[in-house]
Amino acid sequence: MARPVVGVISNAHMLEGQYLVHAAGALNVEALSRVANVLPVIIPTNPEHLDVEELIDSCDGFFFPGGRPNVHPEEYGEAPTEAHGTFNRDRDRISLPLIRQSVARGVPIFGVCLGFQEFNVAMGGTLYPEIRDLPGRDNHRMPPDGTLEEKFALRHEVTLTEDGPFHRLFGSHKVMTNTLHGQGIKTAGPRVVIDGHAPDGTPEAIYIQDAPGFAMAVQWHPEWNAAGDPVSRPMFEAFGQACCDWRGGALRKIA
Ligand SMILES: N[C@@H](CCC(=O)NCCCC(=O)O)C(=O)O
Repeated sequence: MARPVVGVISNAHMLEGQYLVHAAGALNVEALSRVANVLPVIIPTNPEHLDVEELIDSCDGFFFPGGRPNVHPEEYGEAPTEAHGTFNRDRDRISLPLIRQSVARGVPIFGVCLGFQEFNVAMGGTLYPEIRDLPGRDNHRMPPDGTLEEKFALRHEVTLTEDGPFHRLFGSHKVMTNTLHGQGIKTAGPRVVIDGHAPDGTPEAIYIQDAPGFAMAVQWHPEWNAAGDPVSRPMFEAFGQACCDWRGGALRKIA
């Protein structure tokens, strides 16, 4: 039987300084295919060529991966400053309405890092431009040098709400995660439930209250070692099962 089709939101890159390409990290594609057991299809984030309704009619779920840019602060009512870094307005224009519409319809969605931040903004929340500048907060950014193993190494604990959806998924309310981000949630959107925090208080795991389908996101990168990591594997497996159920016509409500 054909696997569920999952749209993977792409990032824009300039190849050889001239050619615009829309790409998704191979780790994401591998985790989706091998662990979630879905067919990953990379979505070009160019709003001229697709719209949200067409995407929803074509896919059984959506994956919102990490990426270097930040959500444009105008999307949460703030003016851009140097600290807000770089943006990808085309990704904003597709991701944010796609998250809202998927939540409304019950289409399974899974967000990672930038995708986690998009979930919050799409649902009415705001972001800090640079959490390491806040009093008492740690530096969650990717180490600038080193191997991929060093960059994606497990670096801090995340404490999850007792008996919340993430705790139930992982079978533990304390897990170890990697961390490769500069921004973080400032205020949660009205339906965004923060279900896990880093030791410095940074929100790390969210779900959308009363979403009719799977709608979960994490600030870390579960695509790293997705098959072997005891936290990554159940996340991708649960998302894959939700997409399979959606394809089969049954909503799977996790949260
Ligand atoms: N830009 C945001 C999001 C960080 C993020 O998604 N990092 C992953 C980058 C890896 C990649 O290029 O895919 C922030 O810094 O908070």
